[in-house]
Amino acid sequence: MSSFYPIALDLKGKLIVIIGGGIVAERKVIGLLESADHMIVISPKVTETIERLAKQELIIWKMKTFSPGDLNDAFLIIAATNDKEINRSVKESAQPHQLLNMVDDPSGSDFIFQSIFRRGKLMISISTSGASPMLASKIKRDLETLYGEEYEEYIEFLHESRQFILKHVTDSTMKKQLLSSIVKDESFLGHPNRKEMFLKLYEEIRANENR
Ligand SMILES: C[C@@]1(CC(=O)O)C2=NC(=C\c3[nH]c(c(CCC(=O)O)c3CC(=O)O)Cc3[nH]c(c(CC(=O)O)c3CCC(=O)O)/C=C3\N/C(=C\2)[C@@H](CCC(=O)O)[C@]3(C)CC(=O)O)/[C@H]1CCC(=O)O
Ligand SMILES: NC(=O)c1ccc[n+]([C@@H]2O[C@H](COP(=O)([O-])OP(=O)(O)OC[C@H]3O[C@@H](n4cnc5c(N)ncnc54)[C@H](O)[C@@H]3O)[C@@H](O)[C@H]2O)c1
Repeated sequence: MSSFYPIALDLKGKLIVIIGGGIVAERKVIGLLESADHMIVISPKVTETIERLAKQELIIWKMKTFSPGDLNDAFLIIAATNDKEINRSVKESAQPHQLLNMVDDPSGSDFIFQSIFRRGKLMISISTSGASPMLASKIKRDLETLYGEEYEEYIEFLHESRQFILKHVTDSTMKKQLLSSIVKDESFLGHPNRKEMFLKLYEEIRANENR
């Protein structure tokens, strides 16, 4: 059993403070850039990539060593230095409501990072609860072949069709039947005329209902 539970955070407009600017901090920053728009890196030295992202104003880099005031207003904090004592003092300076990740102490953290596989809106997070980050990374690569690029547009189609169903279908049995058909019937996955196929199915089911 693991006490870690995966959730999807909305990071829009929320401040993330990363203490340390090495390889591990860089990996966290790059992963977070997909979703976060307000990141500050606190570190006397940073990798070339972090420096470039700061120049591009995608993140802010403060060239300094850690002090407790750096955590003010942070929603999420990552202690990513190579110094256990400093990472520990970051934890001690954090407020109880701030979410903390320590890159060298999963069990002392509020949350741990997951390996994230994305195909547009489809997002699969993989965790080994800290047991083997490399296995998490391998499973992510395995998923790339299982869920190919076609899923990116397919999920857009599913999204649009679901919106249509929720707007136009009030009968709950018909709603369920339609929602499940577009997912279960694999011919929708790569079909160029799937929108027309869907509308035809909708008309058929509606005609049967009215009979
Ligand atoms: C998923 C990913 C996300 C990310 O980092 O963004 C991630 N680690 C990744 C890669 C990776 N990490 C490490 C290696 C070297 C090989 C190896 O040691 O296996 C590689 C491989 C590589 O570099 O490819 C070493 C390592 N990792 C941790 C420790 C400390 C410890 O365990 O105590 C040490 C030893 C440090 C040392 O030697 O001292 C700890 C954690 N790493 C986690 C996440 C969390 C648990 C995830 C899980 O298992 O579920 C957790 C607990 C905490 C956290 O960081 O939140 C990302 C894959 C990105 C992707 O491909 O998608
Ligand atoms: N969680 C993971 O995925 C993972 C993976 C590998 C290693 N680790 C752990 O992460 C640690 C960091 O690894 P790394 O490869 O990024 O190290 P690194 O040496 O590349 O980077 C350390 C960074 O911390 C900064 N730093 C040092 N003291 C500081 C201070 N007082 N205030 C602010 N910044 C300070 C340095 O300037 C540097 O930028 C390792 O020691 C290891 O324990 C974690």
